[in-house]
Amino acid sequence: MVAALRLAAVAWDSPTAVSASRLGRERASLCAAARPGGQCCARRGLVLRCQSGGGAAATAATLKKGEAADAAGFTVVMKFGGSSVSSAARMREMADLILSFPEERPVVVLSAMGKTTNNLLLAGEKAVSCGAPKASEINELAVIKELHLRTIDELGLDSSIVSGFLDELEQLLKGVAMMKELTLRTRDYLVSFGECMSTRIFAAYLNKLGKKARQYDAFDLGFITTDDFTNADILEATYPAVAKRLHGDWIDDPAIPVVTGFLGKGWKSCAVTTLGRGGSDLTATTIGKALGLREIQVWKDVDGVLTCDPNIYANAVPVPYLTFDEAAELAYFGAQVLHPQSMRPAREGGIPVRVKNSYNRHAPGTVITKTRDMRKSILTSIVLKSNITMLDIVSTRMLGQYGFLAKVFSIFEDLGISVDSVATSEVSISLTLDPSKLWSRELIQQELDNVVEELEKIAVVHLLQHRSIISLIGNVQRSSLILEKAFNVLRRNGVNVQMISQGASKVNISLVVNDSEAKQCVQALHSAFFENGFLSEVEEADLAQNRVPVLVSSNGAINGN
Ligand SMILES: Nc1ncnc2c1ncn2[C@@H]1O[C@H](COP(=O)(O)OP(=O)(O)O)[C@@H](O)[C@H]1O
Ligand SMILES: N[C@@H](CC(=O)OP(=O)(O)O)C(=O)O
Repeated sequence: MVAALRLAAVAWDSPTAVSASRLGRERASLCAAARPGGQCCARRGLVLRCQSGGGAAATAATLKKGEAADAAGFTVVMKFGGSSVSSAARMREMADLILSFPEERPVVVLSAMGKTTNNLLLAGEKAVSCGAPKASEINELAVIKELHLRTIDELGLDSSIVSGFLDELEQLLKGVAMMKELTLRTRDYLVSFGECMSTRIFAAYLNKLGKKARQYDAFDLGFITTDDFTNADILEATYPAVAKRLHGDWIDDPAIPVVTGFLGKGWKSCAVTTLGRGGSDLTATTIGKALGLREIQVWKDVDGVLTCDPNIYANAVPVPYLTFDEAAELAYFGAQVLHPQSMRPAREGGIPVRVKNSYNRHAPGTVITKTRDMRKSILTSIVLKSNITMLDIVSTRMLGQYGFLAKVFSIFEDLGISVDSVATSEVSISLTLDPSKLWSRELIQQELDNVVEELEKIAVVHLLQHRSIISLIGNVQRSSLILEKAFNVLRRNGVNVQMISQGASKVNISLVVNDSEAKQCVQALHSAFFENGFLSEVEEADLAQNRVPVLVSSNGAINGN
């Protein structure tokens, strides 16, 4: 038993488990799973079995909008987040919700149940230091087992649906405990258990209700990604592979597809990858584009995208319409409601995204499209990203010295550190560093020290921590008005803005303030822009000045009157 575990533990992290000669074949056959009726890859161990000879099957082009709906009957993607499938009761409601739209032919995408992903990550971290004999006793493992077995029981399903996964999960934690390390690759494999179980339970439940459903693991369905474990990018080959497989299976045997969100298969490693936290949104929009669907629905626990994070300010209200640019900027600058990359496939495919509340299905939600009527739009939403690091970099060379900016950015490139916002003059730069990119790695302080050490060769550097970026997502045509109002509010609240950044055609103005002042600033800005008749005041002023508004997209492109 111990010997078997040890062998498995080596195989989990050993790229050599895939023979060198197989690699070339794998590259050609990454989309093998796209074959209609193709068997699922074996899912034992970190390296997925890659089938050979399937490359040709993936050559079909991505379906044009509406094509799949005609051929295979799919009309929408319905993605349900962790809160929407957190218990048997919630799963029943979601099944009822799907069935209450009989005119829709959905592809269903699910996240892991409730807090399962967090629990899996915590269990993995504990396993690193608890010692192999204690791995079975990790509290989070017990919580995960209890939740899934109870859900199965309450839905009247057979426990064999998840028992194999729960056993394998325990073995995996024992392996981690023996190895005393949890690599990014193992972490992805570990968290994949969440989505693999939730989708199997839900598909079995739909079948029990008499609504034929078929479960898919995204890594077998054709989701091909980069090998950036924990933060993988979807590769182009995914679209035709996914379209071909879903379409082919539907033609052979129609059934509602229930797909694991968040997961993919690394194109070189053939191992399970994940798309970054909240990545099921990206799974949904990728399927929407691949199948050319009418709409992508992401069902959350809030009434759509709100004017700010409701956890920061309870007076936040839904934003009825957004453009892809606004939504992407909002997500990138920290609004947890959408995955930062998720708008890209929807924008490329021209497919509207609707953010809906699974607790309040009749609320209209937020519709995200390429353009929208911006005539009455000033500020759309306020986003807060806390605990960021800011760097003030002042050149030690003479004014007029060229190449300073290039040198600074090449240092960040060399060290693989991502920059969020930038404000520059000829001899100085202020910039903020992306905390999620930095904090997810281990050598945080050492990395910052390296940056400062390198930059100090050409500049005087001040490292400022515990800062927040407040992003004002709004109508670029009204940026002076937004700035005037925002600075008035901040001045009245005695807040000093330490950096400001706005791109020429961007929908976002970023302000950097101290962490300690940030929440209060968001609340004050929210009440000034959204709660005190500001929009009507501006409308009246516009009318008085006889200003004729034009119809523009949020990035300033004029679309007509
Ligand atoms: N601007 C915002 N609009 C709506 N929700 C937001 C916003 N900013 C942060 N959130 C948070 O995002 C949560 C929804 O996203 P998420 O937890 O990923 O949903 P799910 O797990 O259901 O996909 C909300 O419960 C809310 O707390
Ligand atoms: N379960 C994953 C993926 C995901 O998208 O989750 P959610 O839809 O609940 O944000 C996570 O927690 O990150």
